[in-house]
Amino acid sequence: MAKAPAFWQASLADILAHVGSTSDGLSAADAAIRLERDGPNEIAQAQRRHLVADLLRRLANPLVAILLVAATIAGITGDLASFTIIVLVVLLSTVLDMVQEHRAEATAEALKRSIALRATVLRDGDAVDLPVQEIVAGDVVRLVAGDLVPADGVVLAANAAQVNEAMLTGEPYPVEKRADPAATATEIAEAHNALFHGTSVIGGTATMLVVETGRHTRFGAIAGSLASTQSPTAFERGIHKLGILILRMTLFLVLFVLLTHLALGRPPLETFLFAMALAVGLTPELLPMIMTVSLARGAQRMASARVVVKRLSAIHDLGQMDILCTDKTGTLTEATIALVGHPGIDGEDDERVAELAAVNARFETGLKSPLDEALLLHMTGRSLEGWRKLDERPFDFERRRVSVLVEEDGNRIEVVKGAPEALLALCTRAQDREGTIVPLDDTLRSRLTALQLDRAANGLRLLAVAWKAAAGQERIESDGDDDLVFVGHCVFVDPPKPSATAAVARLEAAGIRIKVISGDAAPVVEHLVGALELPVEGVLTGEEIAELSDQALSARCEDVDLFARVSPDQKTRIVHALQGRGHTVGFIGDGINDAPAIHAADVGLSVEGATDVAREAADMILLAPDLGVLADGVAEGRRTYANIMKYIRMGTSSNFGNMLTMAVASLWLPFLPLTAVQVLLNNLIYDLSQIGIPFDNADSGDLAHPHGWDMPGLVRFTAIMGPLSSLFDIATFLLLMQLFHAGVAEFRAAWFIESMATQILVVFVIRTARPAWISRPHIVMTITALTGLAIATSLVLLPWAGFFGFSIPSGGVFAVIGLLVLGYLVSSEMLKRFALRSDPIDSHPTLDKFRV
Ligand SMILES: Nc1ncnc2c1ncn2[C@@H]1O[C@H](COP(=O)(O)OP(=O)(O)OP(=O)(O)O)[C@@H](O)[C@H]1O
Ligand SMILES: [Mg+2]
Repeated sequence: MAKAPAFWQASLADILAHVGSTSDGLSAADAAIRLERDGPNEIAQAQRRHLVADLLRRLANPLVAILLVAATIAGITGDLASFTIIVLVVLLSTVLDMVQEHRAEATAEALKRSIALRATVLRDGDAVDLPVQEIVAGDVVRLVAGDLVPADGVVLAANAAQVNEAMLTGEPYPVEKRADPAATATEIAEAHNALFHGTSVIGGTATMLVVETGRHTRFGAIAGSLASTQSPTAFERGIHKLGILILRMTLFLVLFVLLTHLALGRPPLETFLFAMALAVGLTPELLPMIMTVSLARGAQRMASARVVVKRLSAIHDLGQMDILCTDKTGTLTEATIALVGHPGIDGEDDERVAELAAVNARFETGLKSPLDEALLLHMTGRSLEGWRKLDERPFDFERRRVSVLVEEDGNRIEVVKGAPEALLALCTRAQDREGTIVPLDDTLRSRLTALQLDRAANGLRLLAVAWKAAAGQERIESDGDDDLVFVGHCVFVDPPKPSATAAVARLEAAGIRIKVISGDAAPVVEHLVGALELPVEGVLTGEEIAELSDQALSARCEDVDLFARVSPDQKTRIVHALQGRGHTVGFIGDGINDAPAIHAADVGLSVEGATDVAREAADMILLAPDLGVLADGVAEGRRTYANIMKYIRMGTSSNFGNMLTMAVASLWLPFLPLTAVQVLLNNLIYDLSQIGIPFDNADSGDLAHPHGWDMPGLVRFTAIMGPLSSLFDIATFLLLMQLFHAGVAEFRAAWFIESMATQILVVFVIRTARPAWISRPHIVMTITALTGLAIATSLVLLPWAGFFGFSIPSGGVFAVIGLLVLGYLVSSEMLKRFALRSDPIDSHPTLDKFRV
């Protein structure tokens, strides 16, 4: 079957006719009609489920299915009370789960929308800034370096447009885009006139005509499969393993109970229902909800600390992060760059140097750097009218320079500005103040190098300016960067950001090592960290890194905290090297050059004003370019972890212990310790009492260190706390049978209350490694737990007790249960120091201020 020709194969006239537009774009009115017709330009989010679909999906869960089967059997055999209660339990817990999760997801979505991408679109002939969702077929969009391509379309005009298409083609090197039709190109990779949604402009500029939007784009077609391949975090993998472990134990226990009871000749139906109820009781069915709600709440709190979370699970990684790599400009400096000098070759300021640099900055159409803006600001009021541009070679982070071919009074030259040491090496001659060209001999060269070192050592940033005669030339020759004439330096200040010192100190106190990774020269970076008094050691330059194998880099990167003059792919190499050593690495940056490293890091961070590419690659966006904000975020990440662990610890110790003893006790007792319905009620009320956990406070000890999934710790906890809870269950059991000679209904009522009270109240003990009475629980958690207990008590105490198969226990029984519960809580409090890892709790008093 012949494929339909791809859109980029047609002539421009045909494409324009096809989309019904012109190269001046659409009118706002026309665009509105098209938006209505085609829908917003977004890849429909797979995870946004319809409420009913969601409900059905949850009901299809095997656990719920078991319950529904059990209910049906109960119904058929005429046990109406069981039927009603089981159905109610299913509905209640499903709805509870669903509402909580939906609310959490909606919050997270709303936060994400606040950092949505925008694009420059021609409407009614004017360039306007619009959210990318409003782009329609026929729109004309202007793109510059650092932008993401917002839809599929063709190039109308381009200037040295370099596009990274790795997302679609896997090709890591950028491709150049031009306007002429690619009539024979059948593959995306050959379509040199086409731009695709999800790719990024990393150099030059382009104007595109939009042909396809939203799900009709190439990216839209594969986005579903991309989303699902996101690899789980270490924490999520740990949870998954735990889930499987619990599942196996549950299966084993259920089979054990079923077989032994049947062998003992117990009634099969009752036994089956009881075993099913135990299975439900053993499953930590609230875990997904607790995780989502904890993360969403974490995201919400981080948003109020001015950090927007794009990928929720990155919160785990943030709590676990032990190394933070940061770029220099904007995070450690104010990024208010000003030109403070423009010395010629004699070391005195020379206007010609500033003018040539500004000409270069003025005509450069690629990525405008703050250095360019400072140069143009310096020239305000002075005209560059006489200059005409013919061609340019835009900035890239490997060459670290910009060339423009310009003409003034019929005199054509190529003006180059860029990183000083590299540019000086390309110069063979120099030009003095009078315009005379002199040889660049060793004395002059060493004088210029000395000037570079001197300024850099004072923390000043430098660019060198040079030119080359280009009479009769129309284009810049791509390999013509030699034999340049040196004219001078431009000197800039970018003041250190004083708040960075405190922020770095806070991060270091929280167990996070800071590493500075910059494209700037080593002396500049060293001066800056000196001025900020940052606790960093060692320097490695890009040149040195290029010589190192991955293995050698891995050995060096541990002790070195400063990396200077590194290229974008070296930034990524450093991140990988650190990850290879078992670190959880964060990377914060704002430029195109940072995007690959942001993507590679465990926690990719960017700032609000960063280029689209960097923001897209990031997991979190700081609304203020300030590391202090991040320190708050780290605390949130760790709190989220701490609260999820509370739920897991509760489940693996008390809840599990209760169900286990019940299974075992059922073999000795002449009757079931609880009916199936009572087990389910017990489980439902326990679940209810837990929904406040995501709100809980975390101790400063929980926030002081990075921590990840700790399976041995969990096993140790369970090995200590599980038997303890069983011990008290057995005591209850013995006392009820031997001392009180309790009847069936009274026994069940007493056991129910004892098991509920121990399960629910122990949260106040194990929520903290400190003495329970010192660490204050959050009010929401306190209320949900106590409400759960109150409901449980009301079931056995109030007149409807009989309906649930209970009879009201005697005062003596109540008193004994009270004592047992108290004894259990006190011994848990005493034993927990062995069960919970004893972190140095008060060694970081500064962290206390993160508590809420
Ligand atoms: N517009 C420009 N024109 C010429 N040279 C430039 C320009 N922008 C940057 N350079 C050169 O490229 C080098 C690397 O760029 P830049 O400093 O932006 O990298 P970076 O890794 O983002 O650094 P930082 O850590 O400061 O954010 C600069 O030090 C400078 O020498
Ligand atoms: Mg930068």
